[in-house]
Amino acid sequence: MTRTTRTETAAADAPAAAPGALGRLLLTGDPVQALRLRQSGLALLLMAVSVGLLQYAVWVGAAEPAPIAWWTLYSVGGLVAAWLAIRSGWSARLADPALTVPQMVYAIACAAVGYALLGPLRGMVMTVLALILMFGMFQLRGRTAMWITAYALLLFGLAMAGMAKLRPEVYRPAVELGHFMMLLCMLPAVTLLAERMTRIRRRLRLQRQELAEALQKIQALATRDELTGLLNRRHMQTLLEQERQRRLRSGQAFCLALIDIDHFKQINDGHGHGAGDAALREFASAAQQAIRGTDVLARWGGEEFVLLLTDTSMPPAQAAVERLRERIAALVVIQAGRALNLTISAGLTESLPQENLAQTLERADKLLYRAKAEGRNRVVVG
Ligand SMILES: Nc1nc2c(ncn2[C@@H]2O[C@H](COP(=O)(O)OP(=O)(O)OP(=O)(O)O)[C@@H](O)[C@H]2O)c(=O)[nH]1
Repeated sequence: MTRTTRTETAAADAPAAAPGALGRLLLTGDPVQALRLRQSGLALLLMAVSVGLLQYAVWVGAAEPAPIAWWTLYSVGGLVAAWLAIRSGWSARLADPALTVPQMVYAIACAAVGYALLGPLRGMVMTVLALILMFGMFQLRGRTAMWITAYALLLFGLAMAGMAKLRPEVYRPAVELGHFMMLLCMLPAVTLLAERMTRIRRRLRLQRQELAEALQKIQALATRDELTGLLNRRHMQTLLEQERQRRLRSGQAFCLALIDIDHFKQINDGHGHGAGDAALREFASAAQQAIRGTDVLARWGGEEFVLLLTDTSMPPAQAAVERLRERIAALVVIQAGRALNLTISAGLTESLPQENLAQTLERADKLLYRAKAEGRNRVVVG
């Protein structure tokens, strides 16, 4: 299973230039994976700079060449292994696929050893330690940052105490105590900053979510009828026009039914407007269940609805609308303890290739008028 942290998903969403062949080889084509590899590459770069500084220390005689060579081998080797673990996809199964925590833990250990090796030039390591902590700041949650800073304090405390004991002439105890006190003040500040970053990230994520929900709501309002949840007239008109265009190109027939609830005014007058609204909702829900998944039902206005039967021509279309009519006739709406029965009348027609939408709708309307005139609760086809 490939895991992706929320921070990674957000960062990978940002547009990036398309990678070339070398870029794909180093960073893969996957933006989330590329982000992890870029971070790991940055850590490696930082390590390479540290190696340069250590070589300088050897050059000026502040450090012994052999231990520095071993340090270089382990430090660079460890981070290269982390990069390969990410690049090969092996780390994708872990909870921290970017290996942020392992890389930081390893780099802090290397920095502490470097501190012990660098003698009079050990002050350089402090800057590197600050960079390592900044590296994780954007990735780590507040609690993890706290553990990492405690771990850094422990390792550096051990390195300082150990070296003050082993080489007091270079690592003077008073100076080491000063260094340790400096870390003691600096590192908790890092935890606080990481905590703050976590809060900001959480707030941004929440805002993103709210924005997406608001957008969804706006889209629903623009395309749906609020009372019944069916598509609204405007959106249905767009869909009908699309269907007409498709028919022109592919020759696929479609039928259209104009449906009206019978004597709806009596429901309003006899049981109240609320009962009328409830009846409309019940009708919409029952009708949705009665039609095929590919057919589309919309509220056209008041108690009038349009049913689009895609890729359907006449005998099957008539059977489908008849089935809907029977289903509604069998529906019992209970309102304030009273049972209401609904029936519908429908005018059903097939769209002709040469006509526009208004002409098809007009024909369906005339057929509906006939259905009403012939006694309602029926489907008239034409
Ligand atoms: N409750 C409610 N009533 C509505 C809504 N929209 C339209 N109506 C009512 O629907 C009724 C339609 O009445 P008419 O056009 O006379 O039709 P009818 O009573 O269904 O009679 P026929 O269509 O001839 O069978 C009117 O009373 C409108 O006020 C709505 O959203 N909610």
